[in-house]
Amino acid sequence: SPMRKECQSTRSKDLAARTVTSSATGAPATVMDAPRVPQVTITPEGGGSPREMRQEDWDDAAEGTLRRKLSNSSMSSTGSSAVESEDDVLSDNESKSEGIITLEHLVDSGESKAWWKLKAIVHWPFSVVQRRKLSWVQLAGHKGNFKAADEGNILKRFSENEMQCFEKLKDDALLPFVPGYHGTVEKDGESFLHMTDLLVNFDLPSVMDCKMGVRTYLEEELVRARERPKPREDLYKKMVEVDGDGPTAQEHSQRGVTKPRYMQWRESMSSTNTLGFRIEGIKKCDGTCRTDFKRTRSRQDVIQVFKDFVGGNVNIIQKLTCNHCCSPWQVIGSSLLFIHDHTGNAQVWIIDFGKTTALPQGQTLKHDIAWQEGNREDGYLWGLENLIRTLESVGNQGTGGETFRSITTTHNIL
Ligand SMILES: Nc1ncnc2c1ncn2[C@@H]1O[C@H](COP(=O)(O)OP(=O)(O)OP(=O)(O)O)[C@@H](O)[C@H]1O
Ligand SMILES: O=P(O)(O)O[C@@H]1[C@H](O)[C@H](O)[C@@H](OP(=O)(O)O)[C@H](OP(=O)(O)O)[C@H]1O
Repeated sequence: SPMRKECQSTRSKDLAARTVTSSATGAPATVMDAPRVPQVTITPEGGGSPREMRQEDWDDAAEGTLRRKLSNSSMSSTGSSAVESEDDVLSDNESKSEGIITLEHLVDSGESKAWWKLKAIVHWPFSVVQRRKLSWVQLAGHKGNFKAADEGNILKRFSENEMQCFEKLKDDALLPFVPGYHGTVEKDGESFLHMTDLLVNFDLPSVMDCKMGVRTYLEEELVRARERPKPREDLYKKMVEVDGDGPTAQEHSQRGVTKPRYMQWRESMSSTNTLGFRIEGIKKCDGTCRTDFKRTRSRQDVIQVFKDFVGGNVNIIQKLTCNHCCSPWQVIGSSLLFIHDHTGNAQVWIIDFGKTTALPQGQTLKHDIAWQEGNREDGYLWGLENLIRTLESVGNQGTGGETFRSITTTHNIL
């Protein structure tokens, strides 16, 4: 069937947050942190505790039997990325992933595990197609939002807003830069967007997700939070995990923060406010995976992470540095997905239109001026420019210090 389920390595941001806590022991999670050691685990069908993948599983995987064994899991209901459900509160239970193979972060427990991983992925005798299937990764976003589809495609949990964006993009200059969209699909009573798997033409790709823009929430969310302040304990916990001093005294006493408050804090801790984009996650070709970039804010730290991502390969940078234009929409929470591999193949794609909306007729955004509540500016082009400067700095092996546009003097966002 074209809807065969074989989602491979997916991971969750909730898990990432928990990992940050357990490993950081209160210290800031910067690019200097000890590397996280990923581990491939199997979540048994129908739930239960995930266990580490053993040699026989890899053998099964190589023969294709693991996929068949694990192919009956079903997707849990999450998906609050849609505009229409932005007030959803995800409890652990609601966001439980039933992904069949999960690439998780574990606290670094020594060289040997890192080596094991490297050997398993790179040197075990998998064909290119098998390696591709075992190394699919979800670097950001909501747990369980993706499923494998027919060869070369994936399914993303349906969002009315994102579907409308894909439909409108069919006649837009941006079309060559977004994943191919093949309509909606019904599966087990749920709806999905059927789209191209951007990793399919790569062999053991390195992948990086950068969330674009100076703002990652909708103005409507602010208004709603003012009208109906809804403190959330899960967001409070995520905040405390990164910075115990993050919550105010009142937030500490109520053990809750509102969604916009959390989003604004998240933006100010990372480079969203200062550079107009932030790094969400990176998976490298050796299988290691990190999403602990919540405090990666300075341009020096960002450049360092980018350098590590391309492994000093300037050719990759040249392929990734190309100027995109932007259509006059409000582009919120969208990412650029960077992919490269050892063959020299390198691409960058625009993904995630869950909060991208067309403006009322006649209204346009400049995309590179300060956001003030009411003007709907998203800072997309400003962030893109800084992102390109970052790539250029890495390509030139420089620091890039002088070339960045300063948001405080030019944009006065904060
Ligand atoms: N077309 C694609 N091909 C390959 N990988 C993809 C594709 N789309 C998304 N991904 C992977 O899934 C991750 C999450 O994607 P996306 O941002 O669309 O999800 P989301 O759940 O809407 O996220 P958010 O909660 O941030 O809005 C990306 O970081 C990337 O690793
Ligand atoms: O990256 P973090 O620190 O994990 O924080 C999440 C991130 O900002 C997501 O963009 C947001 O989902 P949306 O973009 O869909 O709003 C999510 O809200 P949620 O908890 O309401 O899903 C946040 O929890």
